[in-house]
Amino acid sequence: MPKSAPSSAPSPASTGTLTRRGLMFILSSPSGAGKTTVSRMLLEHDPDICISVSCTTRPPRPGEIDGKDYHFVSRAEFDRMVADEEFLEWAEVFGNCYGTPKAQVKAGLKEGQDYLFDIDWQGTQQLYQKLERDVVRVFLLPPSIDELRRRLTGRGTDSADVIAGRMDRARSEISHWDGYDYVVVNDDIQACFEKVKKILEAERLRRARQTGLIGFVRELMQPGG
Ligand SMILES: Nc1ncnc2c1ncn2[C@@H]1O[C@H](COP(=O)(O)OP(=O)(O)OP(=O)(O)O)[C@@H](O)[C@H]1O
Ligand SMILES: Nc1nc2c(ncn2[C@@H]2O[C@H](COP(=O)(O)O)[C@@H](O)[C@H]2O)c(=O)[nH]1
Repeated sequence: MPKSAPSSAPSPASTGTLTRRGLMFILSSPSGAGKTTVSRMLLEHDPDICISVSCTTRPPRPGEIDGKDYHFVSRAEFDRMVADEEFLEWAEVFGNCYGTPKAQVKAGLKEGQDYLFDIDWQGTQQLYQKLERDVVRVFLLPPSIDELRRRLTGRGTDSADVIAGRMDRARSEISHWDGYDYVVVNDDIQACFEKVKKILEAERLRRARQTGLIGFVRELMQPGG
């Protein structure tokens, strides 16, 4: 029969005590493979993770909302933020600049907030170098190059030139797949989402993250407790 917890040690879950730092859950892929789609599904189904909203100099696509999808900023404003070290990481992608604002994420992690990042491999490397222990890196692959082209075209948000540029970059982006902890092929969207969700759930339970449980475990181990 399993031993129950001593009555003097209420479980951290039941008391709502913080049991770990937040984690940084990164989704990367070649453009069009489906990170935004999977991110939206995660955010919809998991109230305990929130998105890190990036700054970008790219113009908004139809339907994109400033402050929700991105903070759309001018090049001059982006350069100022770089100079003032306001980014945790930043990179130039497809001729535009993208960056992760530092302030909100750093404070939230301390309070146990998990963050989702839809960023490229350059940003992933920078976050890993700075905050290795908090980072979980997931790379999505398309089922084929033809399907990637179909998805970019079918999305209907980019001109033929932009799509051609993104297709040109796809192979070199895929070559960075070995810089990730997990790799998931996004063939069926629901199956892909379920796999990504399981990765997040398992990573939350890593012993090394659950430093807040140390006191609880010590109490459980007290003789005669
Ligand atoms: N498994 C899937 N099967 C079919 N279509 C998909 C699948 N996943 C995503 N899509 C579609 O493919 C298109 C591209 O997806 P999405 O915008 O999520 O890609 P992305 O990786 O975020 O691209 P980008 O890096 O350019 O922002 C969208 O129209 C989306 O609905
Ligand atoms: N290094 C970073 N890359 C980012 C960030 N925000 C988005 N991205 C990546 O840029 C490309 C293009 O995005 P799109 O929205 O213009 O299609 C894609 O790979 C994103 O993941 C960021 O803050 N830093």
